Amino acid sequence: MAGASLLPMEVLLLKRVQERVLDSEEPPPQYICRNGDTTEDVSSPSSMIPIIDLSLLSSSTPWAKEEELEKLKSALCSWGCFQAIGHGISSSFLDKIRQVAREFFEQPMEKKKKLAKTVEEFEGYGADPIPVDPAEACLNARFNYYSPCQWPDLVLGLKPHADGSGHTKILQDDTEGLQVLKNDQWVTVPTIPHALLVLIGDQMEIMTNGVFKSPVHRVLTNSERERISVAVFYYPEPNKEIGPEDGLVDEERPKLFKKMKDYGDIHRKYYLKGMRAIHTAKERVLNGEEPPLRYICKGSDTTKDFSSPSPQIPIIDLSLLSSPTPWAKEEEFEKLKSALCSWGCFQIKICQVAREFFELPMEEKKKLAKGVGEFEGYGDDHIPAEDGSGHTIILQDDVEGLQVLKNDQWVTVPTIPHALLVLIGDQMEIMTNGVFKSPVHRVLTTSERESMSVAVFFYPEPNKEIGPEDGLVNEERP
Ligand SMILES: O=C(O)CCC(=O)C(=O)O
Ligand SMILES: [Fe+2]
Repeated sequence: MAGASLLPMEVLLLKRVQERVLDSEEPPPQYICRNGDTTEDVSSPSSMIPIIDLSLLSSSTPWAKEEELEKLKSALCSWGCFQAIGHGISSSFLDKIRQVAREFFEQPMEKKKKLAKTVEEFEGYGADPIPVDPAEACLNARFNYYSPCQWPDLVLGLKPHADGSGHTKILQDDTEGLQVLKNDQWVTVPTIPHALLVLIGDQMEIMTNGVFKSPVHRVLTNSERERISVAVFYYPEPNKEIGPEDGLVDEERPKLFKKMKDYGDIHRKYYLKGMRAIHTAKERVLNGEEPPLRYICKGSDTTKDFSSPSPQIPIIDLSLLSSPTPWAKEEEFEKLKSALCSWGCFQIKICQVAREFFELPMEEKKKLAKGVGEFEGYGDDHIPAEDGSGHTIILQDDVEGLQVLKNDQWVTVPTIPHALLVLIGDQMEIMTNGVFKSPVHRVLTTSERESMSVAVFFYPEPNKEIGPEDGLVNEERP
């Protein structure tokens, strides 16, 4: 399986994203990182980013002040962010900042490139720190420009990350795109004119012993409009040790984080690798690291608990297909046809192998390892076969995990001992003119057990032209 070739960052950055979009270029593979995850349809108030009126916090009416403080506390503990209104910064000043940002990005590319940063730093221009008071803290302002993008389902404006700051304030323009991950669901931050989004950063999560959350967030691209935002990051003094405040550690809430220095630098290193850094501050790191963010791709989609009459992956008894009893044979053929047309997959019962391979010492397996540009796994050598008809056969072990998407719902493929799962592939869907479906499928992880599977892919001859079979094209099915 040939993987997409990944251009080194140095080469990629010779041309900035804005230039590539202006030249209508397709995105390089590095930029394709969205995976069909869904966005919460914000309808109930509980799924809306909290809005806090900061002017009420100094209100002379005690109950109004109290109420807003409660809202603020709950926002920081459950969301780790809120939209601040009544903040006292004039609308005309905020408009001016946006105007200046727009004017900067509208300049000719050559002029901007003079301020460009290198790969080791980040993809952008300028970004010189503004010392507030050297003994105290540092403010960093970042002006983000997101070009319109023809592939919003594939390309992200900014990949998922949590900020390494103490806290961050974000001024959006009127194009939505920023999303916050809450309960495994991406929630869009609505654009409220002149509101500022306040986000807790990792350092605040550490200092509050996890009471305030540092939320993972990302930015979507928009196919029609550009988007500009200004993010101001507040960093505590770099050399100062940070750690949970004493008053926030007790028996009920034991110390989650240790004391550490220079968290901003550590965060930056992990951020560049697409990983969160907060685990490095954890008091007890159990089994090493948190997963890199590129592995965090499951939204909060649910697997339906089909307890009552439930759609189940069809099981086909292959022996019946050659049964001497005509009606039994007929019936099984009907089941097979309906399985392929509606599910694009079915299970058959047969045999078991494979565990032995994964139990080999890592050194042995590494000899068969594929490079990152291919895919993450071992082997995958091609076996020429007579009948390459565009399907896949999968042998599972006894740990469930494989799921098939049917009617927008993930259905778990049950582990039937010695059964094989047959999946229609895209090429078969093409050859049958869409009569058989090539189902979308995925594999969940489990927290306690490892699992193994063997997949055998049948590909048609690569040079052979494929297309719908004549007999499957007619007036009803163009
Ligand atoms: O563009 C935005 O709205 C968010 C920017 C952001 O998260 C960041 O710069 O860290
Ligand atoms: Fe951010």
